[in-house]
Amino acid sequence: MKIAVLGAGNMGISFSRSFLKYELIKPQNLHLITRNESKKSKLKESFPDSAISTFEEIKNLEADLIIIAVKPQDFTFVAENLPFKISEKSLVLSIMAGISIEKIQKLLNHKFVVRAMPNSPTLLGMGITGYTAADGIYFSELMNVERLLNSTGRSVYLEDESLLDGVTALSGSGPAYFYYIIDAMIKAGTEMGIDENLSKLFVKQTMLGAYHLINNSDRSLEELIKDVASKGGTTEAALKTFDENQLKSILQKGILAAENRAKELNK
Ligand SMILES: NC(=O)C1=CN([C@@H]2O[C@H](COP(=O)(O)OP(=O)(O)OC[C@H]3O[C@@H](n4cnc5c(N)ncnc54)[C@H](OP(=O)(O)O)[C@@H]3O)[C@@H](O)[C@H]2O)C=CC1
Ligand SMILES: O=C(O)[C@@H]1CCC=N1
Repeated sequence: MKIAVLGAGNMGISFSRSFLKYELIKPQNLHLITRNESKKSKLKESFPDSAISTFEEIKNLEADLIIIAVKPQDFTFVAENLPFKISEKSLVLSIMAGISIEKIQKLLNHKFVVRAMPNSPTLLGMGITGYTAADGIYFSELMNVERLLNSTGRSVYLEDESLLDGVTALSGSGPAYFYYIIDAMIKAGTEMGIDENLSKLFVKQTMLGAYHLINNSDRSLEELIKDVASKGGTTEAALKTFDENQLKSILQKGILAAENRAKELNK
């Protein structure tokens, strides 16, 4: 299988690394496409045996799978200025936020499109990707795509494409929310006089331990919270302040704003 990655940025590179790491493709069968000539030498260092080109350089693209990993805002330019023809037999896999299968099909004039939403822990093979596909794609082809996605973590097929905007808001953007909360906790630590490095250690280990407790306990989140929050104690004081300031509802609003932005990106 030959794979071309159109947009060798963070995600394009993460995906490429995972495919090579699990030997799902040979380096010679990977083609990375970048926008700037200046990025080529750095890419060549990381992918010495793969083809590296700029967008304009390509005349002919031989690829069974073309991964579209440019920003959604760059997609119209890419589609309107495509310097090569997409073979009828190729499959297109888009990881762009928001852009619908219908829009991709129309702009690329190509039927066989799979739309996926991964997240940044793909870099470690610990991502999660929601995906869906246009009609007419063979099951075996879809399973090939799923095998590739699974090299970056877990994947979940969704029948209903409209849910992908929610997946984008939840798990696509999700790592950033997590870092945001961790950052707030670390800063609270330093405000209380704890050295930043120690504050980071306390917070990161707390998140790790708490994550494993969620995963290894049959207690609900509410029960797990109750286990920590002693009556009249410190946790209760924190939770009371969160509730009074509607933190949960603010977080939920933010996530819905992300979903809404995904929909706007398709306009
Ligand atoms: N970051 C994330 O956590 C996630 C991102 N996504 C989606 O993945 C996609 C890529 O995101 P991300 O990797 O973060 O973004 P990056 O900006 O890191 O990568 C996009 C790459 O596309 C390149 N590019 C732009 N135009 C062209 C072109 N005409 N030809 C070739 N390459 C081009 C950019 O080049 P240049 O460097 O010159 O700008 C850049 O390297 C987005 O659509 C995003 O919605 C999905 C899930 C998670
Ligand atoms: O913020 C974004 O638009 C992309 C999609 C999900 C994560 N990053």
